[in-house]
Amino acid sequence: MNQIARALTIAGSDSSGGAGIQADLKTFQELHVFGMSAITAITAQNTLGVQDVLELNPDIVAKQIDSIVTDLGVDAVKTGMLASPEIIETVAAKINEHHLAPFVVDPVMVSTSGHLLLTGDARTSFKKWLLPLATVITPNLHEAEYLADMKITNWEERKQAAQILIDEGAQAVIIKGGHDVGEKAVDLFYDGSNFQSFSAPKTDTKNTHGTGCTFSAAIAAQLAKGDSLPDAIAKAKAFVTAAISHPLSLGKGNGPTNHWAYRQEEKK
Ligand SMILES: Nc1ncnc2c1ncn2[C@@H]1O[C@H](COP(=O)(O)OP(=O)(O)OP(=O)(O)O)[C@@H](O)[C@H]1O
Ligand SMILES: Cc1ncc(COP(=O)(O)O)c(N)n1
Repeated sequence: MNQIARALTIAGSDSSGGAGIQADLKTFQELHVFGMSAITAITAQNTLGVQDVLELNPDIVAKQIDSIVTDLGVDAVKTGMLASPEIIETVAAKINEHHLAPFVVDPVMVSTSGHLLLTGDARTSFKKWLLPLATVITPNLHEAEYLADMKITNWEERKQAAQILIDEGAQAVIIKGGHDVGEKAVDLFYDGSNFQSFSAPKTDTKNTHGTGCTFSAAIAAQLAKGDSLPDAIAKAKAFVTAAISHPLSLGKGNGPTNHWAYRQEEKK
């Protein structure tokens, strides 16, 4: 048994530190997990939007994963912004080759500010390469609609979309409700047998940049430490809820969440 759990994020760099690799590593650190990264793209980004994207060559993405796996080892992995179908295919090949698991897939496609973070036919690439490998996939409502190819207007349709994603090969799915109306932020979990909802009070804030990255990174961190999937999700939900409800108010647009908040709440 290793002394410390190790988690790997394969994602894009967010220069503003609120989402992407930066949010993932901050989350790993706060949850006492050793964080490592394979960067897929560099974004010039702030709270107002994404100013530019430089997609990296799939070869250097593969080499980063090889370097980490062949030396330090990985207890859990998550993906975020994968930028292109070629990078998706490369990452899937490496996950397979190195038998990397548990594997959390955050199907990042568009930034909060509306910028496209994935080129090409995302639906086909995700279904072909990533869903069959996923321990859990964490779409928001828009991503679930897109991947399941259906409209989600109520709880029943959310369940149907979850079933479609399981039928496509994911072991489990959590459809996040951050973009839903209502007093609560309710996420629907389904593992092919049981549905479970994870709910927390909704904070009225525009500072939600990186909530999805933070949530999926927290799930990966807890899985790296050996939690069951429902336990990992419950802890991740508490972590992201604390991060959203203790604002930092940085930047002029959609600001980042507060990764220290969970630690501060734990001390109370
Ligand atoms: N205003 C809020 N108050 C409380 N919880 C929230 C709020 N917004 C989102 N959440 C929670 O944060 C997590 C991430 O959900 P969300 O739907 O925002 O994902 P996302 O759209 O992928 O995030 P991102 O903004 O990074 O793209 C979920 O657990 C969701 O319920
Ligand atoms: C590098 C990178 N990865 C992910 C997101 C999604 O986060 P959000 O939807 O909050 O903008 C992002 N903006 N940038």
